[in-house]
Amino acid sequence: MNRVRTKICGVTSPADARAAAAAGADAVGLVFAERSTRRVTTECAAEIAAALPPFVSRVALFMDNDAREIADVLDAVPLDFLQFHGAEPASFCNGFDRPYIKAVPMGEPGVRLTDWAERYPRASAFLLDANRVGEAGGQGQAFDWRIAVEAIDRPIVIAGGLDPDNVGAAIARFSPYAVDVSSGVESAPGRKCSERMRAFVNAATEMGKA
Ligand SMILES: O=C(O)c1ccccc1NCC(=O)[C@H](O)[C@H](O)COP(=O)(O)O
Repeated sequence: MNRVRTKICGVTSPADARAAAAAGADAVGLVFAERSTRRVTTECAAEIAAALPPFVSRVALFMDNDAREIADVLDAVPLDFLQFHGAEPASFCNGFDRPYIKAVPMGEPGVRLTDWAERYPRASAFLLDANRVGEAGGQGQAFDWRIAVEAIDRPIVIAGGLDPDNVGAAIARFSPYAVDVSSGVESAPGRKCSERMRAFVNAATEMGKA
């Protein structure tokens, strides 16, 4: 099995970003979704981006934000990837000259990953999350892992309710390219815990080696 990448999402301070990088995370997610408890301002996001060392990807997460706001964020913050969690069509996601990840709401019945791959031909990866359409992610809830996930031609990222104790089982079940966590490595809402991040990355990396 190849090394499984890790993304720590919902980072809200430069200190937590540095701790995520020190824990070995491959990517850090900055939430710009409205009404999220983890939402960062553009200024804060720029400070977080500046705090990260080279080769740790900076991912900005949006959920039906308007195009002007996304363009303003991109002008101010050096970002490697966008992540779209709402009902954004492919034409919208394609409009920012950045590679993007599309979140797939696995809380919906009858999700067919091949349909998503067809609808978003330029998505770099698909992030399978626990929410239903229109619901925010980052709730610490897993989707039903018994759902059949079809093979597609792009990487998949597993998210939703992961933590240091269950991430190995998620990797064994889905053989994903990467795993994504937010609530499961927090000490309080929006505050990441260094020990839990380290335990999460270690568990994912160990499992990926098996
Ligand atoms: O984290 C949020 O507040 C959020 C708000 C709106 C849309 C998406 C959001 N987070 C999405 C993520 O990428 C989370 O990392 C993912 O849903 C997993 O979260 P968790 O179950 O808490 O580990």
